[in-house]
Amino acid sequence: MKKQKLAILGSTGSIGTQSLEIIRQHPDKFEVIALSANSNWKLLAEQVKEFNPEFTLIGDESHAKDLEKVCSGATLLSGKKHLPELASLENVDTVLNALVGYSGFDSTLAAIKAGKRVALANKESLVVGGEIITEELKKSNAELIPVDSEHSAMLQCLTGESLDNIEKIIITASGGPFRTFTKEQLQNVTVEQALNHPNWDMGAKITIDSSTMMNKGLEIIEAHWLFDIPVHKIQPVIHPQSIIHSMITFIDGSSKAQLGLPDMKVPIIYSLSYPERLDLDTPRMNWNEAQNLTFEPVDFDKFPCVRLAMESIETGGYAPAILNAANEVAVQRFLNKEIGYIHIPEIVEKSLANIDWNDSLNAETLKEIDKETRVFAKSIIK
Ligand SMILES: NC(=O)C1=CN([C@@H]2O[C@H](COP(=O)(O)OP(=O)(O)OC[C@H]3O[C@@H](n4cnc5c(N)ncnc54)[C@H](OP(=O)(O)O)[C@@H]3O)[C@@H](O)[C@H]2O)C=CC1
Ligand SMILES: CC(=O)[C@@H](O)[C@H](O)COP(=O)(O)O
Ligand SMILES: [Mn+2]
Repeated sequence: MKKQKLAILGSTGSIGTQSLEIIRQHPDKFEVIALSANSNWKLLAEQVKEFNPEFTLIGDESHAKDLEKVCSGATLLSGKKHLPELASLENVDTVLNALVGYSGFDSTLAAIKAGKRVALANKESLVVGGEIITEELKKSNAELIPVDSEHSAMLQCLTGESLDNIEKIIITASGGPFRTFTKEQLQNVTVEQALNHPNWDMGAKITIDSSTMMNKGLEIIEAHWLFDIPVHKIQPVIHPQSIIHSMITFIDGSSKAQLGLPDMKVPIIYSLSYPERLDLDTPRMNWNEAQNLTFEPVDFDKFPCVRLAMESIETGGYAPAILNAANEVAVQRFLNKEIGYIHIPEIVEKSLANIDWNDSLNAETLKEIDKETRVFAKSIIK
């Protein structure tokens, strides 16, 4: 594999730091050209000292001064508005987008327009602007490779296959910390309980999304755009052990699955090495001691976020962007302890019912609908 020059957006987060662990294992295969963080300037400064990138970006401008010394001789950008510049640097081959939420969309679009390989962890990019991104991909030489574990599993199952031969995608879901809770028990769950994912150690936003199962809804939309598959052909299934990361059933009745321990380093390295593979020093499954692999149907009544997400893609237009913005606001309000857990789907549902938008879909109007939805989602359920 030719040495790749990387821009890592969100290098201080869960995906960002795991990516840097992979790069430490393969200094001959990867060179870090750019790193970015939002406010964690101390960790960013350590990363800059270790990886010596040509470009460093800190979103929170009040910390630019703190980073100046450590970046001397290299370029320091201050403010989130510069993220798309980082995503389209001429001497970068691959942009790993590990930003969280809608904040990642502009960078995904910029990287695609600049013809990069985009290793996409930021699923919200495809949720809000899947149509725009797909159109841009057709016009450029860019590649969009998923980092998300389920979509990496799908890609691994589909490599060497024709998309026309897919009968169904089975997307697995852990069920989160509240899989066995009743609807009544869900009324009183705390932030601490919701942040305690049974299998994965991830950033706060996605961990809450996993607990409401909105994460699975977002991932169904993500799979729809990545593999050009109608939503009714994507079946979510609960698999509490998170060993099977997803499956494809083909038109002849055969199914392929991708399995492994719940470890994001595996899909991250695959997104960087695809279609090749690189060795990775990380724990392996012990199949002699493998636990039972079990499956259950999704309870759409208990976890309405999955249904809301699937319906939003059927509605089309701005509906997935409204769903996403309302969910981001609701999750943050829950984390701030301003609302109860069960208010998260309520805020999403009310936003989808109340916000109407007829303008044509483009990156600018997407910004406006995102803004309007956030104002509404913050104003309800006090
Ligand atoms: N974590 C995981 O295992 C998985 C994550 N994903 C997806 O990957 C993405 C990243 O998730 P994760 O790593 O968990 O998230 P984290 O919250 O751990 O990290 C987010 C990163 O983005 C930066 N950031 C946060 N907000 C902004 C903003 N508004 N503008 C610019 N930078 C920002 C953070 O900087 P700072 O540290 O300074 O705040 C941090 O570097 C998400 O879309 C998630 O859904 C998908 C599959 C698995
Ligand atoms: C690791 C990863 O890809 C997460 O998106 C994971 O899927 C979360 O688990 P559940 O949403 O299945 O609980
Ligand atoms: Mn996932």
